[in-house]
Amino acid sequence: MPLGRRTAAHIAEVLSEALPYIHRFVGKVLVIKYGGNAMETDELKKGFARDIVLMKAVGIHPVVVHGGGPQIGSLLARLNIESHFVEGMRVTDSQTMDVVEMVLGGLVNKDIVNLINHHGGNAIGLTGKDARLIRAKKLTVSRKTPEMTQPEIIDIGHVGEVSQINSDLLAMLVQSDFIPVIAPIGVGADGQSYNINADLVAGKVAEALAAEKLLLLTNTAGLLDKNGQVLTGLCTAQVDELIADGTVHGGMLPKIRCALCAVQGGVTTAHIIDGRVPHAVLLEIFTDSGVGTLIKQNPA
Ligand SMILES: Nc1ncnc2c1ncn2[C@@H]1O[C@H](COP(=O)(O)OP(=O)(O)O)[C@@H](O)[C@H]1O
Ligand SMILES: CC(=O)N[C@@H](CCC(=O)OP(=O)(O)O)C(=O)O
Repeated sequence: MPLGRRTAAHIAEVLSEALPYIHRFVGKVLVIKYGGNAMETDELKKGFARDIVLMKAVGIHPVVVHGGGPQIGSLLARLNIESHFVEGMRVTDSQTMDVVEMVLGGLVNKDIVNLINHHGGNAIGLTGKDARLIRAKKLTVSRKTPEMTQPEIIDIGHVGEVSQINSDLLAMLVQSDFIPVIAPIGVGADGQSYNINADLVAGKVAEALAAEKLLLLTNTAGLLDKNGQVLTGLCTAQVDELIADGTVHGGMLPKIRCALCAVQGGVTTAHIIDGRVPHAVLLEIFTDSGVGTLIKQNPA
């Protein structure tokens, strides 16, 4: 349907205001981690898909890494399998791994791909097994409480950490105008599947692509201090303190750790933003103040 005069004039006005912000990011890669908690409603998912399509249309290169923790949890519950977490990571036995792979690689990945394509994008869904995009190895988790003299090693099953990202494949897709949508399933040297926290995958993808920004969409207004206030800006040195004093715990732990690694690994800035806010991604990149928590390398 052709646009009316008023709509066309409005679009021209908005675009000319947005141009300085768009120019800043044209040709740059932005890695967006879309957490399962930010997929709660169809409206939010639709808004997210439209933002991604718009970014690509103006010459920015979005790469999406998605989670789906709540979606995995609800299928496990329907199958009467309990969920357990250690340091924000799901304890994953063989049976749970099957469910994780089905939900992330099947339902959630294809839902996001379909939505982006429905809104005019050219998304392609991948798990870490496709072209061995995410090579992984078993993650070792150690935990130490003040009462313990030695840290204890905890086996959490088929949970992995990233050993290598196939950045050539991603670069090729990005340059060919595809929007990669990545499910955080890794593949081991022996072909074994690994369940990897989506934040960790997003951080490694951002590093491998030397992304301009890593945006982590979640269900809080950002990283909160002990009084529940958003910490708007943090440098890497402050993050260790917040972990040590317990301000950061649970699902925020892998998020902040991966943001830290990403900026130390060359990503310009990482942002923890509120995915429950409509068009959170555009608000972050197209406004001066941004939203949520910004993490950058320590000042020189
Ligand atoms: N300091 C903190 N600031 C904000 N959230 C925190 C903090 N510490 C722990 N959290 C918890 O981390 C959760 C976000 O992690 P998670 O549930 O894994 O989200 P996602 O699905 O988006 O990855 C928040 O909902 C909150 O319960
Ligand atoms: C090892 C581990 O915890 N894997 C996560 C993978 C999904 C994820 O990270 O989803 P969110 O981003 O929505 O939390 C899980 O099984 O829940």
